[in-house]
Amino acid sequence: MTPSIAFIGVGNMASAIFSGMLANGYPATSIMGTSRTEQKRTHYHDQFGISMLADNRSAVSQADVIVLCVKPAQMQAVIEAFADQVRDDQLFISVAAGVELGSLSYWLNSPVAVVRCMPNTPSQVGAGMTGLIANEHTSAEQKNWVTELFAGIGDSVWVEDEAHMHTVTSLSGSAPAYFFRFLEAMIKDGQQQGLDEATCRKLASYTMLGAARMATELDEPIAQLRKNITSPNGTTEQALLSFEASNIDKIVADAMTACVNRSKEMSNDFSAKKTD
Ligand SMILES: NC(=O)C1=CN([C@@H]2O[C@H](COP(=O)(O)OP(=O)(O)OC[C@H]3O[C@@H](n4cnc5c(N)ncnc54)[C@H](O)[C@@H]3O)[C@@H](O)[C@H]2O)C=CC1
Ligand SMILES: O=C(O)[C@@H]1CCC=N1
Repeated sequence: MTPSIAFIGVGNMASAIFSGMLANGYPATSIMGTSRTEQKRTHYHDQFGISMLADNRSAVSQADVIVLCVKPAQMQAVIEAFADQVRDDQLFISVAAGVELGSLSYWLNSPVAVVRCMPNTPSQVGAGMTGLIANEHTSAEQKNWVTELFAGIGDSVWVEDEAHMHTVTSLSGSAPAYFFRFLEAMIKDGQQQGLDEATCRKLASYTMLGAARMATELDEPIAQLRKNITSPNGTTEQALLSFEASNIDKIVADAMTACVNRSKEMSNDFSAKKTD
């Protein structure tokens, strides 16, 4: 039987996950979401055909799997408001950045299966990449089910050490935004050179997609893929020399370090040990 899934706090990330699931054939009748505002409940129900509830407790009581999708700062209050009704056979999945398994388990106050994940919004188009780690109450069968769930909307990796979730956040959770920022800059420059925005977007976005497909599908070093485009004394070489002059490795490393540092700060700020 298809497990019934409740998304607590439907916004950008929850809708990216369940829209990917729906496109992959997960029945809308087995998906619930919650939102505090009537306007959002109507919007998501009308757009996706899923049940939208105002009451988190009601959603949790009806679900086999509960996906916690509120902001990290809201997680403690949201969990504690339904913790008394948690059943041992339920599976909880949190998408919140920085919120550790230990804190989630502590607030749930029950020996229940908890998976912490770091998804990304490309899940919406079936191209998500999700980092996963489970607590000790999660069975091999539950882990397999979670792997299948995320395989339906992209792919996933399990990490052994929870500290690696900070790195996952900087490599995939936050990273679609880096690539969008890069595209924005390319499109802007293309327009300044005289092409219209739609044409620039098509040229640059399909090129990013093609490069990403080569990086994921071909068994060649990324550096070799780059060299294959870079004719000596040609056009690409000049663009890459310009990146090197701006120290692209440092620009990227600084951004990823800033992302990781914020993730660590959030773990500290939103930990059960700190708040209790
Ligand atoms: N947006 C992204 O690309 C990613 C987000 N995440 C994580 O996903 C979580 C959600 O982020 P977004 O979807 O971007 O935020 P969002 O603000 O779009 O969605 C959160 C939703 O929760 C709702 N909400 C807040 N309190 C609630 C309550 N008591 N009951 C029911 N609903 C409530 C809000 O109204 C909002 O619609 C965060 O914890 C974030 O760290 C993780 C990976 C990527
Ligand atoms: O920016 C954030 O905090 C969330 C987590 C990863 C992507 N968005």
